[in-house]
Order: sequence, then structure tokens, then C-alpha cells
Amino acid sequence: MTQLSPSILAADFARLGDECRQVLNAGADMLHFDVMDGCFVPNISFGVPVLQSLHKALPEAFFDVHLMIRRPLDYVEAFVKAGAGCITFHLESESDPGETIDAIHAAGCKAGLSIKPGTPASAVLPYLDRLELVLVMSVEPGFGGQKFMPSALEKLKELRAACDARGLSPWLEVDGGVDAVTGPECVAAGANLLVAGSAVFGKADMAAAVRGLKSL
Ligand SMILES: O=C(CO)[C@H](O)[C@H](O)COP(=O)(O)O
Ligand SMILES: [Fe+2]
Repeated sequence: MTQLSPSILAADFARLGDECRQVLNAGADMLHFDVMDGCFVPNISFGVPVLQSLHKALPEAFFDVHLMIRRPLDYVEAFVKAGAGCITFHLESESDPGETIDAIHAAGCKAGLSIKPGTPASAVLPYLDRLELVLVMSVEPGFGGQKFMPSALEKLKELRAACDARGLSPWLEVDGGVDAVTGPECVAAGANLLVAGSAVFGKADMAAAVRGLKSL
């Protein structure tokens, strides 16, 4: 079954706890927590203290942390302590991927690896059997509300085939411009975890948006 991870980047930060509670009550499986450092991507979002507060307010929620930062290895421990359920970092970052995966696991957390639109799916393959999640970006990371890039679909297919061939079943997540139109295409290509920011928090009826995307 397809799972949904609403991206809080599109939430109203003045009402963050309430909006998170609303989407979880409507059936969202987890919350997507986009961390941007203004270096790896040209935008700054939020970090450890915000995760700490949300985790305290919503102790049952699973936090799907997406690190768009230059040196993810340096921050693994802090995000795990703050309540991360899974930490996904970028293959294009400056930290060694193998070392970072090991550090995330050693801290008792699930590990995810993400690729930007310009990186081929094959770059993930050497790490595939050590990952609980693979994230295919369908926009250039840094901002919500961008248009879905269909090139992500081929990558999802390739990764789904590689997982099936090796008998692996990490979450196959897609992030960026996912909505009621592009979501079904991603699911058909092999994604089983959809991130949606604007298509959930940007809607007047967030609960209906969650139910719609969950039904894909
Ligand atoms: O990682 C991200 C951007 O870098 C966000 O998760 C993503 O953009 C979600 O927003 P939307 O669904 O509005 O595209
Ligand atoms: Fe994200």
C-alpha cells in the first residue's frame, strides 16, 4: 500500500503542531521534515529545535527527516536525539555515504539516501542493500511548490527493478511536485512513499487531500 509523508515545509508555521495533528488524524503515515542549510540548497528552513518540539508535542508521529545540508554526518546524532525516525541525506553532499549510513544505523535510526534530478539512479545501487529508504527528487531540492519533473519516473522504475532483482524492499520515496495527477504516475513507476507539501498543507481541506493521496 502507498504511504504518504506530508511535507511540513508547506505548513503554516504559526500553527505547525495543529496542522501536523490534522494530517496525521486524516491518515498520513508520517511527517516529512525538510532541513535546508542555505549552502547545499539556496534556502534555509528549520532544524533540530523544531523537530524536538514537534516530537514532544506528537510523540507517536514518525518523522521522515530529509537533510538538504552540506555535511549531514555532523548532524546525525542531534537529529536522532531530537526524534528522527528515518534520516535521509543526499548522495551529492560532502559526507561519505557509507560512513553516514553507518552512523545513522549506529544511532538506532533508519537510513535513507536521496538523489537530485541530475544524478542517475545507478549511483544509489552500491548502497541499496544498506538502506531503509531511497528518495528520488522530482524537483531541484530547495523549495516547495515546484513542477514535477517526469525524469523521476524512469529512475523509480530502475530502482524498483533493482530492489526486486535483489529481493530488497526499502521505501521508494518520491519528493517534489507530487499531487493527485503525478502521484499515480509515481506509484505506477514503483514508488511506495509519496511526499506532498503543497498538495496537502496548501489545500483548504487538508484531511480530504490526505485521503485522496492515500487512496492512490
Ligand atoms: O524536499 C523538498 C524541497 O526540496 C520538499 O519536500 C518538496 O518540495 C515538497 O514540496 P511540494 O510537494 O510542494 O513540491
Ligand atoms: Fe523533502
